[in-house]
Amino acid sequence: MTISAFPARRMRRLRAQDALRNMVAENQLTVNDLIYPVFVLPGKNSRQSVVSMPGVERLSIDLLLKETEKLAELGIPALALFPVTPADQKTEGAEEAFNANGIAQQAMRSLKAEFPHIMLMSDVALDPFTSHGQDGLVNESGYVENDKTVEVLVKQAISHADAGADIIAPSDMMDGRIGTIRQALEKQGHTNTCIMAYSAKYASAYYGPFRDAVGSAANIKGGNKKTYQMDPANSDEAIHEIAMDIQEGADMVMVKPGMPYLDIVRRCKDELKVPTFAYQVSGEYAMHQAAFANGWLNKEAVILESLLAFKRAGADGILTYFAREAALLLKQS
Ligand SMILES: NCC(=O)CCC(=O)O
Ligand SMILES: [Mg+2]
Repeated sequence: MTISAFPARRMRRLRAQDALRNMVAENQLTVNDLIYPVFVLPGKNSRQSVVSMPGVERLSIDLLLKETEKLAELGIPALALFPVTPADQKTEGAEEAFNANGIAQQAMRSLKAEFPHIMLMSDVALDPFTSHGQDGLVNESGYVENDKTVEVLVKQAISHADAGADIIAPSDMMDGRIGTIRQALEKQGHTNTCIMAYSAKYASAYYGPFRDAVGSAANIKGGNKKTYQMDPANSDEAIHEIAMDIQEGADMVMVKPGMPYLDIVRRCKDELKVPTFAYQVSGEYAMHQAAFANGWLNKEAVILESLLAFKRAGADGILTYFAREAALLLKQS
């Protein structure tokens, strides 16, 4: 790098006017970068707000279809669907996860029929469907059994692909699930169904509001997910996880949570050079909203800055509960 000295170089020269700043901007956030997570309720004409996620609503499919019309107008390219399963449908074996007429599967069929160009990302994990709130099947001592869980995840993934999912997104962190799911998709003729692996998903305390939103907080009680999700202390391990998922057939990978883990996003991009996504999770959303509500942070500016930070770290796209608002702000700017 050639570095000329002051005053030959005044760093402020390129910052002196808007057009120039825009011209030399190294990164840009656009609506194409945004994936919008949505919570789907059973029934009709049903709308519930999520107390710990101000501005986020759980919607029944009919209302989600209306909402999606607006999202399509804003140019949002993809939705990530999270079903809210009634308590009486949760079981030890999570059978509802692969019910062809489950809430997620129904939502995918309806959305695909009306909005074929909006990509649908489906969450593959068992926690919305288990009576104990863990992402997999547990044995007598409460340990989440890897290989038995993968068998159920495969059924869930195939049911999502059959229902029209464009991107299967396993968020469970079982070992070997990407390869097994990929093989099953190929066998069933879903050769162009993509996999976005939640490869580096940390056992994070930032997921609290999400568990309220899908109603799994009560099920998991005081438990945790540390025997399958990653230790926040680790970074090399994330690269290992991501490399394995790529080798098993992941088309895209994800780091989660987002802002506290941007170092992992950057390492992933630098070292593995694969399509990399990050999830600005519910806790990140909630703390931003709390500060906005108190007037401590400027909402519009901080939303866009927080998302641009992901791009700067190397993310190709971001899952964010701010997607709708960010798309609107980007359209206005
Ligand atoms: N599998 C999806 C999530 O766990 C989301 C977590 C969050 O938004 O906190
Ligand atoms: Mg893994």
